[in-house]
Amino acid sequence: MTLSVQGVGFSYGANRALDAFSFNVERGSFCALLGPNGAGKSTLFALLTRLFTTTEGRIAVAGHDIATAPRKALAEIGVVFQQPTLDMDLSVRRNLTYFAALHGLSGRDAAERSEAALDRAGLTDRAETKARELSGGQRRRVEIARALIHRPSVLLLDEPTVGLDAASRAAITEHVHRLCAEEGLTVLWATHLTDEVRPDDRLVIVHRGRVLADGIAGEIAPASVADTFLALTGAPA
Ligand SMILES: Nc1ncnc2c1ncn2[C@@H]1O[C@H](COP(=O)(O)OP(=O)(O)OP(=O)(O)O)[C@@H](O)[C@H]1O
Repeated sequence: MTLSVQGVGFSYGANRALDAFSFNVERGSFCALLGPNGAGKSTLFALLTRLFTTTEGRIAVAGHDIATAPRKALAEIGVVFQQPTLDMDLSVRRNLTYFAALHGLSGRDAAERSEAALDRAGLTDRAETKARELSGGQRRRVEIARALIHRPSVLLLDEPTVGLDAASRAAITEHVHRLCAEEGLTVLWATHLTDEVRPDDRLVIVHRGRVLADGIAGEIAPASVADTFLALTGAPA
């Protein structure tokens, strides 16, 4: 199991954000974490990235417990946050090499990995372009490439298509599915948009801090993900 979340709970004062929250994601799976606003997705991401401390339940990444072996667990995680985090005044290439250096890679390794990441993202011809001049979809691609530069086995994305037009949304969704299928990357994709879920995806539906359904999307939502989501959560997608 590449990602394991078992019995995790979290409260903001009296507000219970996550309760007995459990699911596992196998290596190479694309798992959509689908929930309306306030379901607890961002709170889970904060626990997965150790922004918050897990005091109830257990989270393990590639077999490493995030509480007792945090460095090993975090080394296996790449993250794309909801808010864009590129340096807009740096070129695409510099954004990547800078991040690689932060991970302790030597200048040569950082350069090599950045070139490979640019190639994989289809952005080699934009390497010297400032992030500010890219489209929203291209920026997200750079963020994904950057999140993978230390070669993690798990990629976490928190609502990665927010603010993108329909074509860019579809392209990013396709790009990440391909990374899963071709490179064995394990993906956790948080979203409130049912049309981003494909029938073969693993689907975990969350609402008010609890897991309401968990399985292969085409099996737990045979008619449509939107119908199942609405029936379970009462929230239109
Ligand atoms: N800093 C905070 N203080 C108090 N309550 C919070 C805080 N952050 C989140 N919450 C509450 O915790 C619950 C889960 O919120 P969370 O942000 O994790 O959900 P979400 O699914 O990520 O939604 P969104 O997509 O809107 O971010 C909600 O009831 C929310 O109001």
